[in-house]
Amino acid sequence: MNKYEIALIPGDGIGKEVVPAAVKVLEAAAEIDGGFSWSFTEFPWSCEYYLKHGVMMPEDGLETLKNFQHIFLGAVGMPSLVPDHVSLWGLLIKIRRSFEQAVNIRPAKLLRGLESPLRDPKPFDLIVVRENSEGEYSEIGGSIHKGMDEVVIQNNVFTRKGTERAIRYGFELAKSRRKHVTSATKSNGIVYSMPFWDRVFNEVKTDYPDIETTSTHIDALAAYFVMKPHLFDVIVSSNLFGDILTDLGGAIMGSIGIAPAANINVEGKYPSMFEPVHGSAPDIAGKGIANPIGQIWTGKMLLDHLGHQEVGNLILEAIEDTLEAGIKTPDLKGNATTEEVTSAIIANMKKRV
Ligand SMILES: NC(=O)C1=CN([C@@H]2O[C@H](COP(=O)(O)OP(=O)(O)OC[C@H]3O[C@@H](n4cnc5c(N)ncnc54)[C@H](O)[C@@H]3O)[C@@H](O)[C@H]2O)C=CC1
Ligand SMILES: CC(=O)C(=O)O
Ligand SMILES: [K+]
Ligand SMILES: [Mn+2]
Repeated sequence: MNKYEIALIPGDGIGKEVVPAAVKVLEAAAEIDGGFSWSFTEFPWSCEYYLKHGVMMPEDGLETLKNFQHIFLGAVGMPSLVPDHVSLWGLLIKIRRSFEQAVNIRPAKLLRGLESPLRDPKPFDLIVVRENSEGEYSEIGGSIHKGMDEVVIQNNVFTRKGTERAIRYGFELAKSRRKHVTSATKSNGIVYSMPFWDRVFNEVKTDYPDIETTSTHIDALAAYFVMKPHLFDVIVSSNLFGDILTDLGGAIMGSIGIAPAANINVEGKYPSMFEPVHGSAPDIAGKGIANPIGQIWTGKMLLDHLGHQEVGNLILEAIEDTLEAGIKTPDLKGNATTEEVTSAIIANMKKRV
């Protein structure tokens, strides 16, 4: 029987509430499936850890994580304690980069039992493949002078390797879906990186004659996400464009609290990291009302990645059953707690088997 060694990093804020909730669901999934088990090891790396130790994770933190099959993370960031660029670059982004988690896979679909804020949307089911290792998120740049003479430069970095890897991943994914890839571009305003992105996209697409393609500027694409999201299948994007687009993907489903994500090490050389789209939500942390569905659906993505699609699909069905029964947290205009939603999802999984 397979035993999966998973590192848990709840992180900050609601991460500490939704990770334990999702772990309960993953344990229930293993029990129902009967063909595998989990071994979870929790790490307290977070902004509170930083206040005590001056670092977000110990010096050998990455060495420690390397021994695990995958990482299940909540969210990082508590700006009242630690500046966001320090906390995120000291933990979340450090793991993504060091473990070459080159793409971030972020689905959005209209769920049964959930009212989208869009009026009368056609059913949509899309996946954003976000480049996850470079782009607009870079540490290249600097500043000179002070006061009115202050000058700040932040460089974007687009490598052929990173760009092609993300775009190709999107095409491969589209093969097993509805065979359409949209490229998120902005080559009308950004004169070097985005024309380069377009060029690589056009080169890669010649390897996939059966896949239809569209190239759309990110501003129009954002509007289309609201007006006609059903038109999209796979969208490939740079790091920042994908970041923004996937909060919007969560929003059109009903809440960013339900949007799942997976940071994938494509070669399988390092652990991949599964963490929802949302952040640590300091505004609702500690109240027991965080929506656990984003983290739980992220758990389904972990199961899919491990080859357990059947029980993964059971989780999504149980999520939809729970929504249909009206058991929802306040972000979905309900009055259930994190705990109540989690228990209902587990009960609905058991009901279906
Ligand atoms: N991957 C990560 O670890 C991310 C970390 N962050 C960090 O999180 C902190 C807060 O960032 P924000 O910009 O406020 O984004 P956020 O995603 O934490 O929250 C935005 C809004 O969505 C709500 N929300 C988010 N997740 C929810 C859930 N599961 N259930 C119910 N409501 C939910 C929040 O209450 C808030 O009103 C910052 O430190 C930020 O840097 C932000 C995004 C991603
Ligand atoms: C940092 C952040 O917002 C994200 O990776 O989605
Ligand atoms: K997250
Ligand atoms: Mn984000």
